[in-house]
Amino acid sequence: MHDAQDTRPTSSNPYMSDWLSSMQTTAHDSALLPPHHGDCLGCGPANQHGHHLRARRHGDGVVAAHVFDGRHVGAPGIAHGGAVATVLDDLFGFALYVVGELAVTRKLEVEYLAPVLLQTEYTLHAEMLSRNGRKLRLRARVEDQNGQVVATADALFIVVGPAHFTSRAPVIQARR
Ligand SMILES: CCCCCCCC/C=C\CCCCCCCC(=O)SCCNC(=O)CCNC(=O)[C@H](O)C(C)(C)COP(=O)(O)OP(=O)(O)OC[C@H]1O[C@@H](n2cnc3c(N)ncnc32)[C@H](O)[C@@H]1OP(=O)(O)O
Repeated sequence: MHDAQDTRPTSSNPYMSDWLSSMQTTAHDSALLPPHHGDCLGCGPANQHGHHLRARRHGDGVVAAHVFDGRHVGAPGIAHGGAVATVLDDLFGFALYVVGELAVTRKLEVEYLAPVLLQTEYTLHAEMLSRNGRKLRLRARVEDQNGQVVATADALFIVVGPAHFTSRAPVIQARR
């Protein structure tokens, strides 16, 4: 049983209400998109362990310039594959602003085509390829400064309703 149609009010939980309101973004082209929330591992400015990803709308997709640093090291000098996957997953989260749906990752497949180097700027792109009911197919790529694609990701996101998040809100609040 899914909760995509659940529109129960969230006003009993101010933190969740504020957060869900912030998702109602209709960004114009090139607009910097808001972080999912302050503590988000991918983009939250308050998360000291996070990636602080900043993404902009670009046509029907999103684009970001990103640098991995020493906190994300796997093999010496190379970003950990899990760190790259985290950033790509979060980039898909930004693409949802353009799609205009609340959705969560059901499946994420990353291809690591070449090492992603630390302290090196990459350009990341993501867009939705297709939609079938609640199923959103999204694709992303990571390019180096020469335009070489060093990683790609394909994802299946499933549209959910606010209740998907509100029913777990106490856990989020307890950490703040
Ligand atoms: C104006 C509004 C603007 C809004 C903008 C919003 C932006 C921000 C939005 C959100 C912020 C979040 C921040 C982003 C961060 C990055 C993303 C993350 O890290 S998300 C966290 C990690 N993911 C989870 O925690 C999910 C855990 N999984 C679940 O909770 C459930 O599995 C869920 C809700 C995803 C689906 O569960 P079910 O029970 O509702 O649905 P079932 O029936 O299992 O699957 C739905 C459909 O998908 C198909 N399906 C499932 N798996 C499939 C697969 N592997 N391949 C193909 N189809 C598959 C099924 O066959 C079904 O299809 P059929 O509807 O019947 O046609």
